[in-house]
Amino acid sequence: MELKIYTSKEEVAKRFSEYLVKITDSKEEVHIALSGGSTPKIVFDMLASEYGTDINWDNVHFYWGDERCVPPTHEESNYKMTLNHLFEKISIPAANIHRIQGEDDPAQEAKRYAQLLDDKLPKRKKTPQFDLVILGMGDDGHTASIFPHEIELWDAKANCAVAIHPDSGQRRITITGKIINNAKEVAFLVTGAGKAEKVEEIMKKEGDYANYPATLVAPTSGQLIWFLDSDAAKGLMSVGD
Ligand SMILES: O=C(O)C(O)[C@@H](O)[C@H](O)[C@H](O)COP(=O)(O)O
Repeated sequence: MELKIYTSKEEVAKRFSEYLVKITDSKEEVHIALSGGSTPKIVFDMLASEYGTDINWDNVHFYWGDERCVPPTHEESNYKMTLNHLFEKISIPAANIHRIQGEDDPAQEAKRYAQLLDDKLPKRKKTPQFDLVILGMGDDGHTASIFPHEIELWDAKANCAVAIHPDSGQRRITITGKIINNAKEVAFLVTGAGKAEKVEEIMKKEGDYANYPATLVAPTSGQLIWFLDSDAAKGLMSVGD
């Protein structure tokens, strides 16, 4: 596991964009799972401008690690956020965009998307393997849409599951632990003081860390990088002491 700590959210987004450009370099086809959240939004803006100019978008396939069960035109749709901040501004084949259909029946869509991952992605140990899974972490330690109250979804046998947001009751579709931990690279984008407590507990293995889905992210044969800003990392001064 690698920890990268930068001075601001913008700096995190810049460095992560550079890292993503490297991943998309020198490969025929690259399969990336996107996340919702505030830092990815800045990353998409950067990739839509100067940071993305060297990317051959024909080779890049985008998927989502999670989606809210809303239509693609809804303000809360992760697809819509990416459409508005990235896809509308670059030239990428429509066939490279594999969205979760949040408008459909959640259980059926979770099945359809699980099958789509099986069909489209290369396999490692018979399980679909992303080149990169981008994750955020909520203030409660959730990641993708696996929340602490449903942490058992992490170990689901299926590639995807239907989750429920603990406060709003909104349904979500999420990829599960077997897909996340099978990726070649997993990158957390975590910024802001609201994340500091959970980041500290997870890194130091303290408090309630075992009950946070983000703790379970540990790619079996891949690499894990946490991109943090100094606000999110403020409790880590003593890590390694
Ligand atoms: O669609 C979503 O809600 C997510 O994919 C979710 O897991 C998100 O990444 C975190 O809640 C962090 O979000 P922020 O970066 O906005 O704090």
